[in-house]
Amino acid sequence: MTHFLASVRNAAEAECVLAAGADIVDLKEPDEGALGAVAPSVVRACLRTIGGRKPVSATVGDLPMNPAVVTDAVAATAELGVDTVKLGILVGGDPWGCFEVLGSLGTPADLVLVFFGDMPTDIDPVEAARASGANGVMLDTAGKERGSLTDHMTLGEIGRFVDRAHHAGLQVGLAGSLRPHHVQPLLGLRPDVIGFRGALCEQSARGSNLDPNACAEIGRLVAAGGTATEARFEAHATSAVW
Ligand SMILES: O=C[C@H](O)COP(=O)(O)O
Repeated sequence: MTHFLASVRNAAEAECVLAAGADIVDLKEPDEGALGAVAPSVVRACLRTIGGRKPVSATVGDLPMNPAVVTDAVAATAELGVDTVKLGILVGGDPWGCFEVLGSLGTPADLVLVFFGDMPTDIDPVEAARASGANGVMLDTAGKERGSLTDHMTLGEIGRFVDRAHHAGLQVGLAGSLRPHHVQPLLGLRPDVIGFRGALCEQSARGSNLDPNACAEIGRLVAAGGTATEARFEAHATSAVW
């Protein structure tokens, strides 16, 4: 089964995506970049509103790969009480230094490493997850104006990312300016999570207000596609959402 992740910037938006069937509420400020972070007070308010009904993830911002910067941000976000912290893997800096320190951090939250399809690095996602203690990896896009994930990677390349991570026992998420027509082909690759922001918004503009009808459409599509996918493929053996 593939879970529907919806990125929201405040508690009112969290209610909106829960009503649309979101399986994971992802806290993110879209005006602050691909993985823009919301303020700690907003994280706390969202956690109170969501009240444990669904798992909550949060991004830490588009940070340079500096071990001290990254680990401080991951630790601080985890301590707010979210279930999962998402860390974007940017080009440059000292990524392996970051992974090493994260690996010994022991935060109360799970860690997901987000790789960008439009910003390839030579970092192996499985090795990075092993080194950092992450239990999931995700594909997304950094430049939201430069097309969707499938404009930067073929379905075959995305499928190999999913399969390799699954073989390593990792949870896998897919996102990146995805639109309704992307849902069916990507669910066929059996990711654990499929994530959206722009497609949930008025005029599909990720910085705009959520459009409840668009949220409901994506919710229905993921739920229906997930059912169809399970019928065609053997279920992937995983119990956790991430
Ligand atoms: O984590 C998922 C992202 O928030 C996706 O955002 P997007 O659909 O605007 O690329």
